Amino acid sequence: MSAVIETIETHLVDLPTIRPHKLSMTTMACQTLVIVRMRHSDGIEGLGEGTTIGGLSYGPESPESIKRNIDTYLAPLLIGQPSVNVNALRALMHRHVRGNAIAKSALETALLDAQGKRLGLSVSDLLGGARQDHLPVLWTLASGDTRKDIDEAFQRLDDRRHCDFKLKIGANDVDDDVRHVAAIKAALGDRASVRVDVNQAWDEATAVRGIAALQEAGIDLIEQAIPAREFAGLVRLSQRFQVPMLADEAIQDARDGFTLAAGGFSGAYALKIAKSGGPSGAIELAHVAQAAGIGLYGGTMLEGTLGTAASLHAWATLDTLAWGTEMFGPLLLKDDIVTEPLRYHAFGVDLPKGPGLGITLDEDKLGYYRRKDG
Ligand SMILES: O=C(O)C[C@H]1C=CC(=O)O1
Ligand SMILES: [Mn+2]
Repeated sequence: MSAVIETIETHLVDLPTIRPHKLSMTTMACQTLVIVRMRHSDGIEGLGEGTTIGGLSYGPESPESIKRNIDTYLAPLLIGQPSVNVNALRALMHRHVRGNAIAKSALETALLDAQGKRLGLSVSDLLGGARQDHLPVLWTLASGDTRKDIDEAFQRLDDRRHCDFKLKIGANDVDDDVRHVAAIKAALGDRASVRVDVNQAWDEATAVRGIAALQEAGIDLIEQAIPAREFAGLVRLSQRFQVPMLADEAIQDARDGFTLAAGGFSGAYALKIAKSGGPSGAIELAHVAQAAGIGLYGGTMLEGTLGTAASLHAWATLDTLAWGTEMFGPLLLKDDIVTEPLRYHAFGVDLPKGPGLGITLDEDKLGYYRRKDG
């Protein structure tokens, strides 16, 4: 008899970051992963991760809501269902639960991990096959201090860890932010690509002023300068400037991607499995972008190793990622809950091998970092 889903367990895992990570809406000292363990009647366990940034400051799901909504609504829907038809289970989740894309992403990841282990195939195999096995990885400079950011960038370059950098701006006055970014770009020169992420902090008039100065300073890419829902403004900015715009919070899934492209946007889309309800939804968005001539970027919600590996399996199936990836989440964390870390080298990361995600949980570390009261 074919396998059915037997149990779904969720854990909140709090991991300290290696330094404060300063974004326009919050400063992180810790990252909270929601880990899913899904056991099937054939003895296979699938692992998944759903992670957001800064509690409720980044988006409408918090770690606690992800856990609670899986436990209360999504797990009862899935338990007892046949394990192997991931598309049917995705449809079931979408039919009965609105929104909650991060919770759905964690569950789809666990389903794919289990199916891969069952068939002896990797998650990228299940998604059609990897077209690359080493992906470029950018690093985010976000210590909040210009000098420290420059030192950090040179260290990463010297270690051949990263040669593209994203600066988090938008928390300060625009002129101060521009000075900070221009100083870092001037110090790095042609050795590195420097991009910025404003995380929606500017209004359109401020964006016009800020982007003009950033373009002048040699910045390569401007991520989500204005609020997520201001599609028309993002289209205008993309048409006004030579420096390309990267849409992040604006586009969650293929439908958003189509609407923004049809509105005249040009530039690039940040794909995130968390935004699109899982790897399959992120690939659907990628295909819409490809059809519209929009560049791709493999984005992160600063996930740990499980969520990062799931994303890498999805990005590896795409033929080109014009802007590379930012799958550095595990490197921002002081520790992780897996037995073998991902291998970062040569300005990128290797796609993990082995069935499923290719990642094994470290039970002792999970036990240590797991939140005991919830
Ligand atoms: O892109 C975001 O908005 C979130 C995230 C990705 C890298 C980083 O430092 O923060
Ligand atoms: Mn972003």
